[in-house]
Parts: sequence; structure tokens; C-alpha cells
Amino acid sequence: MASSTPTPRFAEGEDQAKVGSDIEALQQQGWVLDPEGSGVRKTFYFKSYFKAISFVSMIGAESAVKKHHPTMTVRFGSVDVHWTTHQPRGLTHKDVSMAQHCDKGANVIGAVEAGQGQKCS
Ligand SMILES: C[C@H](O)[C@H](O)[C@H]1CNC2=NC(N)=NC(=O)C2=N1
Repeated sequence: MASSTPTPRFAEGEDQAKVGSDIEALQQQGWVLDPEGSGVRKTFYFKSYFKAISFVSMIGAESAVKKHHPTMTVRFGSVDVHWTTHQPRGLTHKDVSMAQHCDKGANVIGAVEAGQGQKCS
């Protein structure tokens, strides 16, 4: 059976119209809702492991400043990033602004298309 498309689950107190339209814009940039609809995720691809680690470091620095932290999985030529808000639970403007920051940083570092990332030989 095909799984149904998740619908956004916003945290209490969020401006749902604003965050909802920002999430739609992020989806145009390749972000997808997680299965619960309470977070967004995207995989970024890089030509070198050093670029992937530099991206993680850049996101980590912004996370420390903004006190909002992602779950990231680093692979040889890619980084999976997941943003959600734990308290209050659900999607917030913080997830949106950090996801936008990821897209900007990926451009600076030089992310590539899926399939163009570094692979094990
Ligand atoms: C006190 C501290 O700022 C909070 O616990 C922050 C830390 N980082 C966080 N990160 C994320 N992703 N969600 C949160 O709710 C959150 N809360």
C-alpha cells in the first residue's frame, strides 16, 4: 500500500499561514516533510568529504548561535539534515529559518546534484 503524503504539524503558537507558506517554498527547494509532518529533511551532496564536513561545521556554528539543533547524518559525499522543534513539538519558524540557512550554506560550499556527490570507489 502506498503511504499517504504527510500534512504539516505545526507547533502550538506558530503562525500557521506564514510557516505553512514558507514550508511550501522549502519543498520547492527539495525539502520534504518527515512522516509525522513535524519536521523537514533534505540530503545535500558534495564532491568531497571535506566539503561535507565543512557544511556540517557551518550548520553547527549557526545552531549554537540560534540554540536550535538539527539531526545530521554525515556520509562520504552527502549530509542528511532534519529540522524539527522539540519544545513546543512540531514545525516552527526556527525550522524554516535554519533550513533556509542550510540552502544558503550549501550554495557557498558548493553542493552538487544527487548522484554527483563523492562515492566510495
Ligand atoms: C534551552 C534550549 O535552547 C532548548 O532546549 C533548545 C535547544 N535546541 C533545540 N533544537 C531543536 N531542534 N528543537 C528544540 O526545541 C530545541 N530547544
